[in-house]
Amino acid sequence: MSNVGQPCSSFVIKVPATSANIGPGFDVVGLSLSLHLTLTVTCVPTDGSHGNLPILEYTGEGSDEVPLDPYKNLTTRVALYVLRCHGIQKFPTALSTPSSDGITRNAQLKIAVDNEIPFGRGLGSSGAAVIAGVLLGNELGNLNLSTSRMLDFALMVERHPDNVTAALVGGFVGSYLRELDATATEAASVPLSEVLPEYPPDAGEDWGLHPPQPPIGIGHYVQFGWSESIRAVAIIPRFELSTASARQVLPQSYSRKDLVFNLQRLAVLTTALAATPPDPELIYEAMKDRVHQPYRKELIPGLPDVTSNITPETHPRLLGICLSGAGPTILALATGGFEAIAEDARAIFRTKGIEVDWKVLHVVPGSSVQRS
Ligand SMILES: Nc1ncnc2c1ncn2[C@@H]1O[C@H](COP(=O)(O)OP(=O)(O)O)[C@@H](O)[C@H]1O
Ligand SMILES: N[C@@H](CCOP(=O)(O)O)C(=O)O
Repeated sequence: MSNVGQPCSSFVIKVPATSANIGPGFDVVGLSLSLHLTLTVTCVPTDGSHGNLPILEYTGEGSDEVPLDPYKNLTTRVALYVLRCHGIQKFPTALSTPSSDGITRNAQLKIAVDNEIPFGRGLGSSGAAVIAGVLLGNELGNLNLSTSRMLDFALMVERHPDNVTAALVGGFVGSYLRELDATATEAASVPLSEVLPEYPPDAGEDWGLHPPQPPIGIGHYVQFGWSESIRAVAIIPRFELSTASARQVLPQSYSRKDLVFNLQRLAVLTTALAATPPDPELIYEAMKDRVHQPYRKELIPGLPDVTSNITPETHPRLLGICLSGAGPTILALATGGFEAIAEDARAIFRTKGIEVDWKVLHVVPGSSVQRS
């Protein structure tokens, strides 16, 4: 068992929001968008009050509800999982290092988080937190993990690849999970409570020296083209819907008719969104879905009204409209007329008693780590 100490070094991790599915691509496609989760990791003089644990500070979306205990916070728990898989059992402590005046002082890690991604709205907040955790573990442990290996770790936690892949690599991305052999399937289906135990063990309890290692090469992806002219209008209802509960309403099996409906549209959509100029007639129809949206409408009053009443006929520069991720956010892809699209969606939601906020977003690169 080892615990890493390291000289003070600062770095910034930036992870984008994502919109998964884009209509027919349930659990397959994702888009990285211009809202970010940012972690600024520094060393600060210690006053001893946090023991050897990193100090976690948080501003922005979710700051009133996110746990600041590193053993409970999703990002730091993921980082610890990555570290433990590499034989590092505890959060690194910053070593005492001599400063310019020659005096050696104790220092500890401070992780200042600033979050622009609203929780539970279908904009990939949990996927971003998981990717931030994998990147944090990789940096703190000096692990030099490849992108593919980092994706493996993320997929042990967030088991659908669409958000995490787009958050990690950026752009408009399609992904699949490799069919695993029996041993690897078993390794990948370990309960999350074992991958991410919430608390440190009581003294003497087995901390689990051998946490479940991800099989190698779980996720595979391709980045599609994306027309520069397209913006994403996110119409964000002021209520949270957890992805877990929005997955529970989905059926276990589908008719061949509905599967073919989605496959036909997805095949067209992945190329149509790269064309310049993008063709609204093709895209509007290609963003329809029969696999998840019809089942989620009970959870999101107004969903069918918004998607069927806001069309390229009523809003000329609209390309297509869908549920963002598991919802409740609606994503409209458009080349202009953003305000009219959003305000008309707002008026429809209001008839159902739902207030919304909206933002015009663009597609951004994937996650980055900047060292200083
Ligand atoms: N930056 C973050 N730090 C810690 N936990 C987070 C963060 N972002 C999201 N989460 C956790 O993920 C939950 C939301 O996940 P989920 O239901 O999948 O919705 P979303 O569509 O936003 O990903 C939050 O309630 C919170 O518990
Ligand atoms: N394919 C998943 C995507 C969930 O995305 P999120 O942003 O809502 O977490 C699903 O539709 O369940």
